[in-house]
Amino acid sequence: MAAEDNNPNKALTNTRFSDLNPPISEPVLDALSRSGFEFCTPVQAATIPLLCGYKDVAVDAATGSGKTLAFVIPIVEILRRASPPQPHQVMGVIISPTRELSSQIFKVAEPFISTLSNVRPMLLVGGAEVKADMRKIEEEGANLLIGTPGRLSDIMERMDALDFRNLEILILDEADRLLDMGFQKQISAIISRLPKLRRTGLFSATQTEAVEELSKAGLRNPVRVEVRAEVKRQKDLTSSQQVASSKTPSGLHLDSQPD
Ligand SMILES: Nc1ncnc2c1ncn2[C@@H]1O[C@H](COP(=O)(O)OP(=O)(O)OP(=O)(O)O)[C@@H](O)[C@H]1O
Repeated sequence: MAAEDNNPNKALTNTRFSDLNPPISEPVLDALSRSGFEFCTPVQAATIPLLCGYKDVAVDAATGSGKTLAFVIPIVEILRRASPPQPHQVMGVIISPTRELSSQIFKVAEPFISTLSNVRPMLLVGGAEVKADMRKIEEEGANLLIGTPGRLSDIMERMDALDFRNLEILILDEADRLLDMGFQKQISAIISRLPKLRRTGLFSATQTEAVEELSKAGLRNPVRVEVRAEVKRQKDLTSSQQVASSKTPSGLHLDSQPD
C-alpha cells in the first residue's frame, strides 16, 4: 500500500469528483462519498476525464498516488454506458503484477462495480487451482477480469466460452513491474486476444524503454499523464505537492490545477 509520504490525502487537487467532465454518475459519486472521497488526487483529476472521453492514456504515477480509482471509476462509467453484458462477455481486463495488488484492486473496485446491476467482476490470480477458476467462470459468468498475467493468459487460452469481442477497456497496472518480472510474453498473448478497437490505460512508476515499447504496441495515440512531486516554494519548503500534467501526442498540454 501507499507509503506515508505518498499519501494522496496530502496531495489532493481542488477538483471535486462532482466537477469532472464528462460527469461522474450519481451512484459512483455516492460510493465515493461513502468512502469519504470528495476531491481528486492529481492523477485522478487528469486521467478520469481522458479515459471516460474515449482516449488511451499512458500514466506516469508513483505508488500511492491514487491510481487505482483513476482507472476503476472510468471502467465503471464506461460499463454503465455500454449495453448490459451477457454472462460470459468480458467488457474489461485489468492486469497487475502480483496477487496482492490484484486482490487490492478487486477490493477497491467492488463497491463501485456493485453500482452496476449486471457486471460480475472475477479475481484471477495464481495459487488456487486453475480448474476451480474455470468452473466458477462457467457457472457464474465473468464480465470484468482482474488478475495476474500468467493466470489471465492461461484462462483466456483454455476457455473458449469467454467472449472478448465487445471488450471496452484494458488496464495495464504497474507496467514497469509487469515487464521487470518477465511477463512480456503473457501480456502479448492477452493483448493478441483482445479487439483492437478498445481503450487502454497503461500505468507505470518509471518510464523505461520496455514500457515505451509496450505503450507503442498496446495503445493508440495515447495522452501522456505525468504526476510528479513538486516542492512548494512559498509557504513550506519541506512539504511536497503532486502535480499532474498531460499532453496529447501532438504536444497540446492539458494541465490539471493543483491546490
Ligand atoms: N481522492 C482521494 N481522496 C482521499 N484518499 C484517496 C483518494 N484516492 C485514493 N485515496 C486513498 O489513497 C490510498 C492510495 O491509493 P491507491 O491505493 O489507489 O494508490 P495507488 O497509486 O494505486 O497505490 P498502490 O500502488 O500502493 O496501490 C488509498 O488508501 C486510497 O484509499
